[in-house]
Amino acid sequence: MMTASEIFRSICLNSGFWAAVFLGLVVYYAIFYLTTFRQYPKGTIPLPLSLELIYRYSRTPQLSRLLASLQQKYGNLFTSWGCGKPYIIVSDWDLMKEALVSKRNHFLGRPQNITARMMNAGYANLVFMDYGPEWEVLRKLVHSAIRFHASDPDFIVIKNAPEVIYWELRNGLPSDFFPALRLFFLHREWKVKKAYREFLDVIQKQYTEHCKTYEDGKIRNFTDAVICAREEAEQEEKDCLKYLSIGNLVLVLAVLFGGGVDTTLTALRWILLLLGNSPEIQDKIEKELRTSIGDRCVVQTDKASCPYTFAVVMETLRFASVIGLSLEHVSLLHTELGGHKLPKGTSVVFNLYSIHQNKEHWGDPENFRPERFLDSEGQLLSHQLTHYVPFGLGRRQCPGEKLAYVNLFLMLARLIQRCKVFLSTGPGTANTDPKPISVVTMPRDYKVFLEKR
Ligand code: HEM
Repeated sequence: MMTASEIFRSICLNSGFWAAVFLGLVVYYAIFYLTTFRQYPKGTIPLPLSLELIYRYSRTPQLSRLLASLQQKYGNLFTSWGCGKPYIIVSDWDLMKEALVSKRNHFLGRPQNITARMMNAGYANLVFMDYGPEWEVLRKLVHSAIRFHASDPDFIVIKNAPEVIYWELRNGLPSDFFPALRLFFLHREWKVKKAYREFLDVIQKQYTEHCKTYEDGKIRNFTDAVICAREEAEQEEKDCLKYLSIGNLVLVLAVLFGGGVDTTLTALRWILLLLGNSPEIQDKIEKELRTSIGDRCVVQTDKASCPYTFAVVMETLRFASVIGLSLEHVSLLHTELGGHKLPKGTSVVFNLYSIHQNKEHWGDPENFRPERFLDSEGQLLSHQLTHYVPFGLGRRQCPGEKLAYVNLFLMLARLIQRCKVFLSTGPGTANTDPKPISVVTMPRDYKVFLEKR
């Protein structure tokens, strides 16, 4: 009788075994090449773990920047293979427009992976679900909630959970790309699940409390707007009521807080860093505010008379690309992009960072220069901007765009009216390399001091 280790040794030393493994791999790759690989645009080599990606990742762990470096090698539309799954990476404005404007209904799906299942939590989370009638109803609800209430104290309560979730998800759970790895990353999945559960519990509690105190038609905040939409649908016996379950409504509130808080806060962190780095920009904002507004508190409608201040917000969103890569889009039908045939179910990711760094369009994209958004009269450029996509494009474009602009403009203007910002290391010394996490592009830690004007 042979022991297990003897059997193992004899297998390892058996050249016939290795020849069979080699032949198996050749056959596997031949079938893979003929059935899958050939269908997609050229790109990285589809090994189970791409050595090229690992090598590059060790140098540039920020995914949008890593993919921008691959763009130089493979072009504006290429395939990045992750554990046998093709991701089409689009790094060009015209191609993004083709996908999301000309073919507006083609790429509206989302991947149904482990993260998506977790975030859907048994209901329908509009960020992680495919386009369809249920998505349309929930998306409309998001827009109406944002329109009703642009500032809500609930925001402050729910700040920490998304930070944990973004940190743990980083470039996506490895098991999303390769489910067999799930066992090794269960602790990360567990941390995300726990933070998300706690986050949903707080929102569920808010929802229940608001239901108790809600008065017909009196909308105090996001939560009331969502309750009101359901009550209206109930009273009018609307068809969409079937999509407005309590579970779905809680998830609508979760995406409003989860999608809105961390992104806006991160943009604010970049604004502070860039202001501390550049006293001249602060002076220009202060002068503009003093001339057009005087001492009174800035309000939303002052945007029109403060083009330079607003241009600082716009340039921050371009310069930092707070969201460097769009969420993953999935083609809902067989289609074409940039002349390449793409089968139904193909994942497409838009590299917003690459588009914001396009040298041909922006000239000096590496410089922080708010004036690029102003015309020769100092007014905000009025024609439709191209190559500027901090909020994505098309039907799945960020619904919080207007709210984010208003909040950032007001925070920046009110800050500069009252304070001067100093970077602890002195002007011109800011490190603008982001932290190596990818869902939201954060600046590295820094200190600023504020001095009252
Ligand atoms: C500076 C602030 C923000 C930035 C840079 C930003 C950027 C983005 C981007 C790039 C997307 C992905 C679009 C795509 O998949 O193609 C997105 C989606 C989304 N954002 Fe924002 N966002 C910001 C603020 C907000 C706010 C304030 C809210 C809500 C209150 C919000 C809610 C959402 C939602 C719900 C989605 C998913 C839309 C869908 O899948 O249909 N975002 N955002």
